[in-house]
Amino acid sequence: MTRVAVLGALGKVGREVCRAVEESDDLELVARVDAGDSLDALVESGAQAVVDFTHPDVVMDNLRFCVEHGIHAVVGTTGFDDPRLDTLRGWLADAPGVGVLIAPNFSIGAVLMMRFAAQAAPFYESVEIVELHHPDKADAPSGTARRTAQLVAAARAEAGSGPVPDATSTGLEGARGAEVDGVHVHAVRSRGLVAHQEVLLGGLGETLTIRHDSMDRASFTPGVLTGLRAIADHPGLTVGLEEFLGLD
Ligand SMILES: NC(=O)C1=CN([C@@H]2O[C@H](COP(=O)(O)OP(=O)(O)OC[C@H]3O[C@@H](n4cnc5c(N)ncnc54)[C@H](OP(=O)(O)O)[C@@H]3O)[C@@H](O)[C@H]2O)C=CC1
Ligand SMILES: O=C(O)C1=N[C@H](C(=O)O)C[C@H](O)C1
Repeated sequence: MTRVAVLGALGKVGREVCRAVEESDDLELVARVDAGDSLDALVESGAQAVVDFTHPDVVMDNLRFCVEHGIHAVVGTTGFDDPRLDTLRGWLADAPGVGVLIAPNFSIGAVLMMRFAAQAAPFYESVEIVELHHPDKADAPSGTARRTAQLVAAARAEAGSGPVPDATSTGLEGARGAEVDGVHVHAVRSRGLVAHQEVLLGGLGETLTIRHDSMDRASFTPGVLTGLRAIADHPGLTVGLEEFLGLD
């Protein structure tokens, strides 16, 4: 049994993760930690691995504590840019044996959507990303959309694709969305939504739309459990659940 603590245990995803860990046969939930609770509970409970679904403003402090105390971490919280990842790598260099998984999206379908989009990208002249989420989300665009744009841009660069065509020379600020590595990303926020994304690819006389929908936050829990079961065997920093799914 791996002893697991959940940070953000009272949150929308944290609650689902606690339930999934409790229902599993090989993981034991030893601590539920939320805002205002001391991180000492992680050590006192003997947690071997932590799951973090908190907030971009606090996740780095949580991770520093975990790494310093030799606790593995499986992280869904968003807000990881290159400087943050470099900081994490620095901490992990001083803690051999500790593993941290940062996954922009733990849903299997979302991981496949990102993979399929990157595969398709070199075949199309145009690509744009539309992500749609609940209005309580702090960050825009979503971590998933940023990651998708990076993967698509890398695939296009490797294939020698040029910039996407766009004749826009005048318009309202924001009308063309945000640009991530040259890929336009649009963020929609609406009550009733959970987490959704479309990747729109366009070529001569055709479009291809790759869409993923998380209708329930339970969609994230199988991926989190996969991460928990694999993390002790993957010391250092891993970015993306796909690294643990055996995708080629
Ligand atoms: N990678 C993935 O697959 C997914 C990632 N996410 C990401 O996970 C994060 C959380 O999402 P969601 O569950 O919807 O958010 P919620 O706001 O519902 O939950 C976050 C919880 O963390 C608590 N919290 C805040 N600060 C701390 C702290 N220092 N220590 C412990 N707990 C704390 C919050 O308390 P309080 O409300 O009192 O501040 C809240 O209970 C977001 O960054 C989101 O984008 C979400 C879904 C999937
Ligand atoms: O805040 C959310 O809800 C989600 N956050 C992650 C993201 O920013 O990509 C994953 C998923 O989209 C749900």
